[in-house]
Amino acid sequence: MSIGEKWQKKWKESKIFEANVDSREKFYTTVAFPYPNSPFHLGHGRTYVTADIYARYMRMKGYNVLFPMGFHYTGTPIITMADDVAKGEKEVIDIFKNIYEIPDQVIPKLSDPLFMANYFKDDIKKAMDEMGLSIDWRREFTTIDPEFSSFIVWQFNTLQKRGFVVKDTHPVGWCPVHHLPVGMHDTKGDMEPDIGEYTLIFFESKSGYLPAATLRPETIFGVVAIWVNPKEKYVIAEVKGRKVILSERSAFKLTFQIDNIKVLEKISGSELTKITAINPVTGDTIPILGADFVDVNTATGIVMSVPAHAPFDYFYLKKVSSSIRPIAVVQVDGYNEFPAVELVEKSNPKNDTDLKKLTEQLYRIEYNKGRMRKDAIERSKEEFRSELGSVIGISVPEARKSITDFLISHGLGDKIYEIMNKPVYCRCGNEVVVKILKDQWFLDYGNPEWKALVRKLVSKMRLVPDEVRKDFEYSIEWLQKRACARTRGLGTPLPWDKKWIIESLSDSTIYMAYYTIAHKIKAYKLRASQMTFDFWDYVLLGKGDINDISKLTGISIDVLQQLRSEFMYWYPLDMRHSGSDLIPNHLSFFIFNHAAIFPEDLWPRGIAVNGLVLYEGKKMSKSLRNIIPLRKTIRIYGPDVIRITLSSLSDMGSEANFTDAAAKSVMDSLKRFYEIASSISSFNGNELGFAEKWLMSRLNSSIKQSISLMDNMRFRDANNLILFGLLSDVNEYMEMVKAEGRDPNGSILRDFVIAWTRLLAPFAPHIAEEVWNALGNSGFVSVSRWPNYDESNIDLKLELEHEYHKEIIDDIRSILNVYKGNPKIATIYVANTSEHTLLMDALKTTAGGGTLKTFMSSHRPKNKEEAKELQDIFEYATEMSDSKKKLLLLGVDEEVLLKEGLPLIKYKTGLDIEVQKYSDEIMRKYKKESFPLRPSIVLS
Ligand SMILES: Nc1ncnc2c1ncn2[C@@H]1O[C@H](COP(=O)(O)OP(=O)(O)OP(=O)(O)O)[C@@H](O)[C@H]1O
Repeated sequence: MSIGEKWQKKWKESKIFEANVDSREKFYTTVAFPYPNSPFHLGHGRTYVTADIYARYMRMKGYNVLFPMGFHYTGTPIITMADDVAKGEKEVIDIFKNIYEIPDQVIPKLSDPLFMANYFKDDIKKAMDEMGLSIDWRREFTTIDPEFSSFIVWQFNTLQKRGFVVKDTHPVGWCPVHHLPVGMHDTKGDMEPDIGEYTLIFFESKSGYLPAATLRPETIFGVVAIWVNPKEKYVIAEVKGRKVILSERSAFKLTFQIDNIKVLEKISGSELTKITAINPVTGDTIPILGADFVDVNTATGIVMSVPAHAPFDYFYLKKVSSSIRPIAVVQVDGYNEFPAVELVEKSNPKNDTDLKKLTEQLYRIEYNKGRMRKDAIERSKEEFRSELGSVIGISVPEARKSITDFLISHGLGDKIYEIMNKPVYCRCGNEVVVKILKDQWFLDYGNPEWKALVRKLVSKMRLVPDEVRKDFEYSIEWLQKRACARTRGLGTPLPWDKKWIIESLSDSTIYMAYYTIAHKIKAYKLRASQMTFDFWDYVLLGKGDINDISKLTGISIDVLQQLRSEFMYWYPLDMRHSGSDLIPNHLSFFIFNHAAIFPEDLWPRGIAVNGLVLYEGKKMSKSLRNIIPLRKTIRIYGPDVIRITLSSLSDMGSEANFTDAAAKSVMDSLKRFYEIASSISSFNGNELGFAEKWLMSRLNSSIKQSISLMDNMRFRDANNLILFGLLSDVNEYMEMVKAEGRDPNGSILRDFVIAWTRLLAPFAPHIAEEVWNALGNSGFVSVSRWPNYDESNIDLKLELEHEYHKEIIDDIRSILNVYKGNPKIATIYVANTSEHTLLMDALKTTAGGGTLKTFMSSHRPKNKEEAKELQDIFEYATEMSDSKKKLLLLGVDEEVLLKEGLPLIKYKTGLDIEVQKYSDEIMRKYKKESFPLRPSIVLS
């Protein structure tokens, strides 16, 4: 049995991670529960390990820590993956077989969604155990358990009562094949479909109306042509009683937004270029031109050409026609009448990417600074002139609104929705479109009363790292109505309209409350039918009469009271962990729903967000199929190496790539830790010299630093300090005592290793338990206390002195590198006291903002040599390291200091060392200067 398995078994047997209510202060932490539609990959590993390290740390700080786990079965991700297996999709089957190494005989069974969910739930659970997560498994549940469903029914009834669930008609991202709303979690690569509006303007032609789609309807006065793609297919269709021309793709997509679109005939893009169109506002007759840049998959596939204000239009128009003149519409200070022409001529774009950048630039400038020109408005038809007169001179945003209203009210325009960040693909592989969902159930995240509560909640929350606060604030403002039910998938039916199933991101927002009593529900064998609305109202909100509820549910008063006090002990949740992908959806919904349902004193206190693990530049993701399986890497490196590597890849908030090189370096360091710990009994020294005092100082100052790093979840820095830093200190100590020709002090090293083991325990709990036990400690290090530091053992001066010795060693080594010959002796010439006084003075001058001139004028050099000497010492003062400055200020006798370090310097350089006073003669002989703490060194 490996060390990992051994300790995982012992933890389980001793139930140390089963958290029960007691008199200690509690710390309640959770991570987003997983969708078991694939095994875990390294990306998941990072997020769950991050949560576990903090849970373990808080446990060692003395908190009663609860870290539970459940499994998310709801919705479509499981069904979609099972469908892929059923269809025999090669890529999915290859990954399951060859990357996750799922046995051949299991794969066909994965086409059954429930089999898949249960199979991967067990696999993920194993991964969590193999990783050493300190989970209280008694509370495990899945979101299709009837008991959990009763809780969701209560949640939705409560939300509805508060007016936060509404029936409405609203645009949503939509899978056109499976006919389901698609949110970020249902897409490949987790892209939230961003729904925006295009204005359509109807240009008349002999074949029907051409609905040009634009984001800038105010430029209608400057349209000189219509663009279509000559290589693509268009159709003439009847839409809302009007004959219109659309790209074939658009005609399909718009069926999800507009009822009764009838395709009458097909027409090619090149055919269209043979006819002309009429601008409905100006009455101008304009050509229809062909251009490959027209994307028939965006809006209607028909685009108006405004060369004065659109870089694309000017650039491509130049290629096809030299006679068409731009028409100015918007005036911008600092630009001539045709800003797009000016920008294109100046920047000389090479391709569409360059043009896109120019478009964005001009769009922003005109939006912020542009005003509508009088001459442009006067180009409108006589009948519209007086009505449109009001837009003369107004800003672009104001004009955009007025003109859109004008077009729609006169039947000259309309609006359609489009996915602005397209292409977004559903996990089934189809491109997501916009659907106007009628009479659907929505969670009204746009409700102003609800948003106000949420703002308050977020303002009180601890967010780690703090930079994510702006992301939450943005997401909370941006969220509007969100479809919360589907007709397909696993989950809980909507209580008042049972044909709908509550979807996965709506039934996973307050389930942290369920964990607090999940184990008791099982222990008392409570049935879903007993867990009525009143039951949940009492347990979670303290409402109702306990006697009545007991009678109605058949649950004893004692059990009801227990459940209520369990909940009240653990709630509010102290920390919620997740990868950053869940900020705009799950984590925001978690905040919204807590704000809606619970009183302020039960609102969650914190969210910790870690950066994603990437693979070849993209989020490692089941949906992108770019994964490294977690369990496999644990088998290769062992759990502790993986835990440390994942938590020290980068700072908490940054994205990271896993590399074998990083894992190997962690493995080497852990091995060395283990070797040192295993050899403690062989160290028989008992001297308490400079080296021992230095080692204890390093340990105590590292413990001191570790506390603030761990409190702030700066795990990368903590690892650098605890694993790599302390390892290098102990190696250094071994060399120091070896240099003195003596044995390491066994008792000091034992104390050091015991404290070190505690510090390592949250990161490498398995090896830490092994060492803890081998050193004869009782109990588990996992539930021991975080080490205390003793301020009186921290000797800054001693640490700085050792730094100084190391610098001298480095200096001698650099001279040795270039020295020709075979030197035996290094003579170190220490600066004399007059230099010391001068240096202190120079330091004072620089600290007070003085310059070389100030310094010179206060010392008045008598000759050139003296002036040179003053200048050198001043320069040295300006470039001196902080640690040397501190050492100087603490007051040292450099000669004594050097003599203390002689054994180490000799040992590390292999030379005899002599220490002498510096003199002018040395200067003359070797042309070398000595400054305090920077002696000159001569090899011979
Ligand atoms: N590449 C990643 N890096 C870090 N954390 C991740 C990564 N992928 C998923 N997670 C985290 O794992 C937790 C559970 O995720 P979930 O089961 O919803 O997987 P998922 O996001 O659907 O996975 P995938 O994106 O691979 O399909 C979430 O907190 C999520 O942020």
